[in-house]
Amino acid sequence: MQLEVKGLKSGYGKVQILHGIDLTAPPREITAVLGPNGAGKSTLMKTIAGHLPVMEGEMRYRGNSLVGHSALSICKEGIGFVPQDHNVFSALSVRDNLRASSLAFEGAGERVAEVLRRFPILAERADQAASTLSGGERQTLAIAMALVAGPDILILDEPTAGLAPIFVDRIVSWVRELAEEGMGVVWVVEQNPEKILAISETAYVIDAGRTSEILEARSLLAPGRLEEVLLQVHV
Ligand SMILES: Nc1ncnc2c1ncn2[C@@H]1O[C@H](COP(=O)(O)OP(=O)(O)OP(=O)(O)O)[C@@H](O)[C@H]1O
Repeated sequence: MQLEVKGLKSGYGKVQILHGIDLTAPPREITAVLGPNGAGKSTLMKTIAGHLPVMEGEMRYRGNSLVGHSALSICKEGIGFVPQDHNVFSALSVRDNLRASSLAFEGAGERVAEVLRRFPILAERADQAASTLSGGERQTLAIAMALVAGPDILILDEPTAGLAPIFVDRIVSWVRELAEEGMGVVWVVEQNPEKILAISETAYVIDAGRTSEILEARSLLAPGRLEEVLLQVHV
């Protein structure tokens, strides 16, 4: 069951940012989303997750339209979202962040223990306030919080921004594991494109709020190809 977005338009209040996005995210695959700064990648992720209203177009999952659904209801449909910033409760402990994320979802309480097993670096810090975590640990917690709801599709808005290489590698390998287990992943890629494109199937290039290219992700690993595609988008 894939997530399908067609002709999606959205923005902030009256300011339209997305002018027609097409994107498909199948299960068991990592789908990369690339584009220049300000192209609308974060706006697209926020719209899919129900944080911004759809102005026009369609988003469908499991045969249902998600248009007009609240963020909570989209989460309950099986689409988890890890925003780029402000994605943990700093004052709460790691465990309480996970518990808080589980409250709205049936059976999610048991998943708190499950995600702590999956991420030993969080289990070791379960009673520590999230404000004391390193950038990589915090980002791991944000991903774990999304997993507590038991999503089938996980939307990651540039989860490796500014992280030390060891954490980039860990997050890449955890996300690959999740996809191998069946999850569909949409990954906004800005930094470390080589590492993420190497494990992705399809790459969507977004420019000025439109899907400008749909490519085989690994084709962008050829020398100079990624730069060429990203530079071409504004001509
Ligand atoms: N809350 C907001 N209100 C109004 N405009 C916004 C808001 N957030 C973002 N924008 C505008 O929407 C456009 C797209 O921003 P968005 O963050 O989606 O781009 P992006 O492709 O994710 O960029 P980046 O790579 O810089 O994160 C930008 O022009 C930005 O200024």
